Amino acid sequence: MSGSVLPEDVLRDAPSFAPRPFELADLELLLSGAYAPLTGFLVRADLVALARTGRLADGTPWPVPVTCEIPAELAERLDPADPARRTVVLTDLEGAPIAAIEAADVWRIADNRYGLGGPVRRMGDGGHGPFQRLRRPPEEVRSLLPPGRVLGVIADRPLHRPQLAQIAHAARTLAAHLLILIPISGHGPDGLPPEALVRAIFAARDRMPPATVVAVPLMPRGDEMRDALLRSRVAAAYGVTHVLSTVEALPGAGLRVLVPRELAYDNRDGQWRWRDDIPPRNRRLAMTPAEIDDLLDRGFPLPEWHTPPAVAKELSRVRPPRRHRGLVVFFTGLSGSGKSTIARNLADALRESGDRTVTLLDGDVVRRELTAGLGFSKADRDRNVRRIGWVAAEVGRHRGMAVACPIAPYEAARAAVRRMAVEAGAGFILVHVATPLEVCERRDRKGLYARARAGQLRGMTGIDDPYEEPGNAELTLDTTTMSVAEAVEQVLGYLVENGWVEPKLS
Ligand SMILES: Nc1ncnc2c1ncn2[C@@H]1O[C@H](COP(=O)(O)OS(=O)(=O)O)[C@@H](OP(=O)(O)O)[C@H]1O
Ligand SMILES: Nc1ncnc2c1ncn2[C@@H]1O[C@H](COP(=O)(O)OP(=O)(O)O)[C@@H](O)[C@H]1O
Repeated sequence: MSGSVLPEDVLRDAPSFAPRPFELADLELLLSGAYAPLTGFLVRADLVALARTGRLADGTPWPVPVTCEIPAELAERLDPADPARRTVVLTDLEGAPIAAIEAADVWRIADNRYGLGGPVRRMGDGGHGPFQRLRRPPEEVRSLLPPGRVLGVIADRPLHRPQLAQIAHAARTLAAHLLILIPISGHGPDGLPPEALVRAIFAARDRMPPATVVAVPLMPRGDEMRDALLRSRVAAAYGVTHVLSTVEALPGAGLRVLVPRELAYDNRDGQWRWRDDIPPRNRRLAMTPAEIDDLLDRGFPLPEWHTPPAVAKELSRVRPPRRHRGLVVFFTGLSGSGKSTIARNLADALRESGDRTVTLLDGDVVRRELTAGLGFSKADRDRNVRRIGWVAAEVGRHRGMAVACPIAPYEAARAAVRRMAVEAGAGFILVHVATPLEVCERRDRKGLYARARAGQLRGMTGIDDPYEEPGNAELTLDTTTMSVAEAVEQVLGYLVENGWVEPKLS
């Protein structure tokens, strides 16, 4: 990384490329020194050694692959052996340069996917985003820490009283300074957006010993052990000497691990202590994340014995009761199954209540206004459905209700829409209108089935184009013998029963 100063003209002529969000997160950690001793994305020799031995090619222990993928068009322009053709400018998703990578290795992974490995160097002004001031580099943080032990806590969830008591106990026992590392890439395990997690942690600050707080773009990789190892590595780079972790063995991280004891609330004196030291009739166990979410969803305050009021307030702001939250009701089904009819009537009923604004993303209007020019190929249908999902998720982000009713024949596109809604903090209800093809064909409101049967229309869903039945619909309706009013009533009933709308509507 050091020493190789790139000439201006190489940088000017270099191709640029925006890595995916999790690769950008790794890039930031590489640039800040949080991934020391790594100085760039791994090359093949490292990846092979890592898979086989858990070490890089030079023998350094390292827990996870840190890789960057590029498309074939870019790979073909690179030549690691030629100094004029091995630099790529890596940009953020808006196209602003973040770093230059000098390709040391470029290799084919699959059809249009290539790996790019090599050292990275910072360019530009260091990025933007909420709470940027907390994304401090390890070197700066280390220089500010008091001498002696440093207890690291990776706070990927809000801190309630039991966790706060564990932290206070550990810091006191070790006589250590506290360093809180907040992972802020993507949504946390409770679905909290990173800014909300930061606010919730700060809301607990007056219940902690004096602490240094840092935000790190660490993304979980879905393997508890490797994730814990990587977190410990990063914590060590920040100067942590002891880490509070539920994963006991952390070989190679060079840190002491403290496994916190399970605390419970003692109602005799209001203290949190080891659960086995409290008689069963006096003890209340800590709430699980699911129990906490359930209280918030139903609009009940988190109890004070469990959660400091300031933390409870932050959490109820970011996760308001379901009846006040954004919501996407997404109908899927064959043409003629009844989606638009039910959706339209549902939207009317929801508007009557006046609780939230309602946006109806009806098929014809959508294909005229939002997705004009798209046809019915798989790619075009996916684009159509994704755009509908994007708009619906934005409506949900602003706490409105979106009702959409495309055929949406492909599972992957429906899943993408669900993800977008949930990441926007909205609810997502998939309603499968599962009226059988024969019935839809008999209705044939637009004469499309007849034309498809006669061979005059190609690619008609259900005839010669696929419809992937959803396996995860919240609600399934068959309108063969059901009235429109009954169908709408069923959807409303589901929404009321699950707390998404006030009972008065039904
Ligand atoms: N080949 C083919 N297959 C299916 N449907 C067709 C086709 N060509 C036109 N139409 C008419 O377009 C409506 C479906 O559009 P969608 O936007 O809902 O479809 S998709 O979600 O993008 O697959 C659909 O309207 P609905 O009957 O309201 O579902 C059809 O009338
Ligand atoms: N229970 C029901 N729900 C919805 N539509 C029904 C129902 N029973 C009969 N229908 C009729 O079925 C047709 C469905 O058409 P439409 O709503 O345009 O379907 P889609 O949007 O799925 O293509 C309409 O003519 C509607 O009157």
